[in-house]
Amino acid sequence: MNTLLHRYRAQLPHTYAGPDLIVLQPQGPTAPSSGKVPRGRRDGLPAHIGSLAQRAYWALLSQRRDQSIVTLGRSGAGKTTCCEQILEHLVGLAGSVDGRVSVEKIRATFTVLRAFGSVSTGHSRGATRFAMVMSLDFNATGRVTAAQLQTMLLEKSRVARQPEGEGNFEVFSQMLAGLDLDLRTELYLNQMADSSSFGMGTWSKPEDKQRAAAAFAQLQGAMETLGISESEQRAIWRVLVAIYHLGAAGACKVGRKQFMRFEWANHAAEALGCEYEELNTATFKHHLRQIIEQVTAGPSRRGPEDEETSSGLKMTGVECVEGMASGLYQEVFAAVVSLINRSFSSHHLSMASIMVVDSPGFQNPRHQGKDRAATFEELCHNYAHERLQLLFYQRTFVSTLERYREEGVPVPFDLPETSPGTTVAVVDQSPSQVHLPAREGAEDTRGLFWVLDEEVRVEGSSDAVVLGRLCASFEKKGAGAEETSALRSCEQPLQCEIAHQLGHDPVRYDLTGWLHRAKPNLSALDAPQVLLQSKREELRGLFQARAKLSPVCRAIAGLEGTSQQAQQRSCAVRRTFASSFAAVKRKAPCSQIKLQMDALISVIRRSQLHFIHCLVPSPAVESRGGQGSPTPPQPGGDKPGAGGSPPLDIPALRVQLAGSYILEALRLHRAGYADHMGLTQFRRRFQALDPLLTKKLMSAPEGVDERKAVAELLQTLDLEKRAVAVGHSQVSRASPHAQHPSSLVTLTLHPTVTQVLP
Ligand SMILES: Nc1ncnc2c1ncn2[C@@H]1O[C@H](COP(=O)(O)OP(=O)(O)OP(=O)(O)O)[C@@H](O)[C@H]1O
Repeated sequence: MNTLLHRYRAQLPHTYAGPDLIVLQPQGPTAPSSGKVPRGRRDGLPAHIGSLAQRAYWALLSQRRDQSIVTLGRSGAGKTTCCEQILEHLVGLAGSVDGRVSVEKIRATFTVLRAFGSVSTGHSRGATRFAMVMSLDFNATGRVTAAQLQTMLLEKSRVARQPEGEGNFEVFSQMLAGLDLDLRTELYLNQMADSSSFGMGTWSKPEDKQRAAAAFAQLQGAMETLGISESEQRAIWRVLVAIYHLGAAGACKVGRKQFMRFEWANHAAEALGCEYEELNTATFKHHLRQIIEQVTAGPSRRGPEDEETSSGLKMTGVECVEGMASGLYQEVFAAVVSLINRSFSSHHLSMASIMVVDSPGFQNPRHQGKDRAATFEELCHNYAHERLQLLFYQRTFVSTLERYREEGVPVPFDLPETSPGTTVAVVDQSPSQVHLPAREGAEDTRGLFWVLDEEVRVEGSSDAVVLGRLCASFEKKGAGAEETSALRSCEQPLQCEIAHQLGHDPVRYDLTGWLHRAKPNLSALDAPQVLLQSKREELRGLFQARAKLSPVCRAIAGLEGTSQQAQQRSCAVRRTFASSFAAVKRKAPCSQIKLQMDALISVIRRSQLHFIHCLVPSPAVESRGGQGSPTPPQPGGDKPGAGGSPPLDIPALRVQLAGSYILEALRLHRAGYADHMGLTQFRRRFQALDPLLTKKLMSAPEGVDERKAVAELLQTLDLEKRAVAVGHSQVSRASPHAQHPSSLVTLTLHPTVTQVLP
């Protein structure tokens, strides 16, 4: 089978704690997308994914500790598919207490999330544009009691603006193709706008429209499965249609800030159940609201940030309309997440949870053979991905080596020198942080987000100033600096390259217009109010629950939940935002991106982490789902694989392996001690195997010397000669891989993939 880089063993004991998974996205005849089920499993779940899910499940039961499964990899590598498979497998395996969480509902959730949260790009037809944590709560008997979905980092600006050749959120084309006649007539959709500035409602071929309509029927079915009523669905379609009409209404580019086509703006207002004037005010006349707020607050309560918002950050009419559209979409997305959570919530007591994390993959236009520079949104996705990679680095190397050092267990392994932290710092380093690898002698070492949030408030500042400050902080100059610098300015004006993936996959960014992106969009902030004041009850009802939410947490959806576990997760998120209140108060949108990532990590930080590295095997896979042209064949690329599957792109695989530190992780796993357990826990668990020791300990009047007892126990069990180390407080067992290279090794490599390994 040529589909796996690393095949995991179902036959291993469940206590085995191997290294993380590498998944090479299957392709060709065995791929699920071809409609056939891969060999070996009836449910189509690859054996290694099932094995990892089971390992997490058994660890949860045996240690009563939260577990997290985090997927990493390039966009289009199969992370979302993997997450869905894991969740379905876990629910199928464990069963649910009262059927509140079922495999059908998990499938329905992913159908809904794909519609509302994914777009067509050069990488994939369904590239995810938000990050999510889906948690399954389990009770002490190992059954699922409830589930909770939390989402963040939604690329909401996509509603109004898409990079060339990429699409809007799938749900728009699905709805415009499939909405029933009555609602179409009621919402003025019978006559589609000649030109929609948001690029919605265009299909290149009639088959595309048919496919979109079929997908809409599927989406409605999925919503029904999740218990979303018809009236709730209609409320959702109303907001989406209003966004469509806003796109058609547009804004005047010169003169007064107002809608360009009054008629379409009126349609939008009707869909939302408000007066045209209300929508007009919320979209363009923020100063009126500010004046009212300032008058009611009184002069003493006016802070400097109020002055900032009223003076420096002037918005154009187009930005106002785009902001209103994206604000409405953020709300509707959050409402959908709430409805999903309602369907999964329960009051049953839970013991621990398994959290599955998916985020947009790493993206580089070069992967699609495109010559363009990457956008601000792509930078945000790459940043989020690298934060998760940093977590992998810290857990796999830093914490493990630290534990060995504390325990006095010798392991011949040096901490890898470069870490994803270097490029993460370029983006988010705060002035108060310990200065990471900034340029020597540089005084101002703020990351991009901080620089943008500061410069946006400076009259007359520009993108060039932002780039200049960034280069002054992070660009290394001089001999050999090219290879080690995390940031490099490019020849093209306003462009720079960030050395992502430990320098193996640098991405060129174009900073043109980034300062504008960093402006807090006041229309977007007013969008929730428009929904809450709607005359239509179904709309008010849908958005009422979020009215209580503080504005700072609005970007995160899914903070509701009745179970104790759900409340703890929501608390972790709220705490993160509360701790950085200053940045939030200044309405700094860029710092909020960092905060959202902090929130995600705070939810999973205390759990036991399992990582899955998904790899894109060939350029053909990258172009398969999307519209981008395939990467030209590269030297060293392999011949077509068995079964007519596309050839493996060996150089690209090398880059992905090197950029994820996966080989170093395997080396540490082999050299070190994979399992560890406290001395007392070990003695209690295994002392029954040594009756003499048990007797001795029972008759010992003074307390037990745990270290001595474990040493004796190991001697009796004849384990000492094997790779077992007793530290100060723990006993550690080496990976079976290291002990028995011949019997337990199940590292199965495709013959061509072995060339990747040194
Ligand atoms: N195991 C698989 N076999 C075949 N095709 C797959 C497999 N996994 C995913 N795909 C297909 O590859 C495409 C991308 O998958 P998916 O959306 O899961 O990738 P992703 O890594 O989540 O991408 P992104 O980061 O852009 O969201 C989809 O069209 C999906 O159907």
